[in-house]
Amino acid sequence: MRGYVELFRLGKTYDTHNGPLVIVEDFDLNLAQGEYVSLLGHSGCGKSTVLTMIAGLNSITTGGVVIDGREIDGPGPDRGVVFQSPCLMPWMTALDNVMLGVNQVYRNATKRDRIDLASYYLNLVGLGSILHKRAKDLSQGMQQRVGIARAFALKPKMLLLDEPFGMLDSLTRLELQEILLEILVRDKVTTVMVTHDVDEALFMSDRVVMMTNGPRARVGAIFSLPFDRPRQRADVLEHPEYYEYRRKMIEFLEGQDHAKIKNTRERDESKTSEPADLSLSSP
Ligand SMILES: Nc1ncnc2c1ncn2[C@@H]1O[C@H](COP(=O)(O)OP(=O)(O)OP(=O)(O)O)[C@@H](O)[C@H]1O
Repeated sequence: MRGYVELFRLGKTYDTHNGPLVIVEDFDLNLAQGEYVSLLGHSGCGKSTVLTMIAGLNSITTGGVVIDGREIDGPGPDRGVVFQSPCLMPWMTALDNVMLGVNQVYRNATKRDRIDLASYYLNLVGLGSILHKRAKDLSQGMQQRVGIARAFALKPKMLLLDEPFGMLDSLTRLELQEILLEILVRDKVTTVMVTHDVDEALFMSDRVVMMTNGPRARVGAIFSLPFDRPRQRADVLEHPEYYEYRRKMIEFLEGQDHAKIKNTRERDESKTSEPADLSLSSP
């Protein structure tokens, strides 16, 4: 199946002081237009590495990424990125922070139209009344809302989210998840989100991609979720299959844990046996 977004045999090798280290290898995934896919896996397995390669912010070692028929080569306005922390210009207002990107991408639009576009998305994320407040005076949750508005205002084909709610308190996190889903359904943006949170992945996604532990991480399992859209949190939580999917995902992660412990033990045993072998073979 060809997808609107295709990741084909995507791989990343970092140069380390111990030599090249293959973090991600043969990562294959197709996404339909408007689909929401989460990447779930243990810390350090390579989720952000995959996401930043799609964003064009991290060079691709092998394979490639095709979006809407074109292979990517670096970052572009067709992909909006939201990180855990939005990195706003602290001295600029919420509106001006969003305008920075809008001015770049919509150079030919009138100033009025550009302001309207930025204000529209700031309104959608609930910041209509503080457009002119400086970023440094906003709470972390408000700053993250500005980051989300900034990404949507460029009308990207794809949205790439790297633990976008990771630094927020739980109430703000739940509220922003819902706001984000509402805008995504409205704008039909194809989305990849990195998360550690099984419940967040279940609530937000159409499919959840489980990554194996690195090095040489790849797609380990894919869960296609049966929850309708638009979706309400209560309906998802009450869905008869919710806890079965949740259990299977946790089981997958625990399976990766056991594999890791087994590999580490085998490596340690072979390390401790080395001196004995050497002493046996020494003259
Ligand atoms: N520039 C780099 N050079 C060398 N190794 C790197 C580099 N960037 C990341 N790594 C290593 O690659 C591995 C994967 O990192 P990555 O941040 O993609 O994992 P992750 O699954 O997103 O982790 P987390 O869930 O903790 O954010 C880690 O072991 C990390 O130390």
